[in-house]
Amino acid sequence: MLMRGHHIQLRRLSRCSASQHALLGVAIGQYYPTSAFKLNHNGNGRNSSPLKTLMQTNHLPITPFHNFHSKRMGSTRTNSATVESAKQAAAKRAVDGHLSSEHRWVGIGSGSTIVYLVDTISKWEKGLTDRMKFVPTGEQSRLLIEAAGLRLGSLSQLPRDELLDVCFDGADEIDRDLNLIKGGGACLLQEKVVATASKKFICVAVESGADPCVLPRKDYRKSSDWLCSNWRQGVPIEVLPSAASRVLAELRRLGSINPSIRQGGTQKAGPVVTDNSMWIIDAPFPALAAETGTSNSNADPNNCLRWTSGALARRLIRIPGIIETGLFTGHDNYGGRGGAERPVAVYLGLADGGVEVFEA
Ligand SMILES: O=C[C@H](O)[C@H](O)[C@H](O)COP(=O)(O)O
Repeated sequence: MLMRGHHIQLRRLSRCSASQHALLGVAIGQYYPTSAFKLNHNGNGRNSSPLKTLMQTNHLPITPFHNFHSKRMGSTRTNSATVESAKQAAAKRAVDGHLSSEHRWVGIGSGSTIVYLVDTISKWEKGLTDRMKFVPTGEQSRLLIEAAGLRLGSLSQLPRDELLDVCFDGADEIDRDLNLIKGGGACLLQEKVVATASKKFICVAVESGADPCVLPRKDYRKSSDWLCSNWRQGVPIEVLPSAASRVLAELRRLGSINPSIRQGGTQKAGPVVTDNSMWIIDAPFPALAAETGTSNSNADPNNCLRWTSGALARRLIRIPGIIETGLFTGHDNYGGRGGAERPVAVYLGLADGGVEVFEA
């Protein structure tokens, strides 16, 4: 378990009691929060939530991440509801804590937790959100933004030398220094571009997740002392398809155990193709030491030393054919000047309905 009191870089900020968060209903299917299917009566000028709109949009055959996950994991309705409730609670706390009416540019990440984040924002007064532009990190978030009736923006529209005010995104694993593994849903390149173009990056996740590449699906904890210790399927790496075999060979040389090209499984024949028309390689490594602390900083796999998350990220990106990796390491914020891959805060939804908040 990561992030206990003696880790000086982290401060546990707050935790809500379970009673403060009502569990979501699962009246319509097991994959959607009941609230998402109610017409929006909060007077913000919108007719429905983004989740409902997505379901009603016949020409867009979308399978939200949590739909895909839940279908395959065979979890009970109670567990599913608890996880979804935790995502909603974490998303709400993150928006309350870091989205301001003064903001004009907001990055929106990918994944199942982000669905709740967009849903939360869509409940703000339309007059406020109409002054903002929301920059997606891929097709899923673009569709969510549009379905929510929020204004779609792009990085190319940003005034010169300006940054997004804030970026929200999920994660697959979070270490005690708030380094992340991302890309479990094949989104990482645009996520990194948007995160590093933001003044601050806020991560939203739940403590319990389901590993999509392990069948039968197994619950795992997203927080850990070291990356790759709980997220065992490997570091997601976006690669040029024609370079994939060379990249696999190089990954093995660097100590990855059985790296493989991610397959679409029952959802798609052949490799998963990203929003950028690339492939994803999942590269398992022994647990990565944190970048800071007493661990070695320049691991040599031939001597069985462990990579640090930062050293591995820097080494991987030098391999020709690798477009980007799902390791989000290094600085958390350059004094608001952008360039940061690591979040300044993580909102972690818990099974008991509470939310733990950690700051770098
Ligand atoms: O590729 C997907 C993204 O990196 C997601 O942010 C990450 O996988 C977490 O997704 P979820 O919120 O569904 O656990």
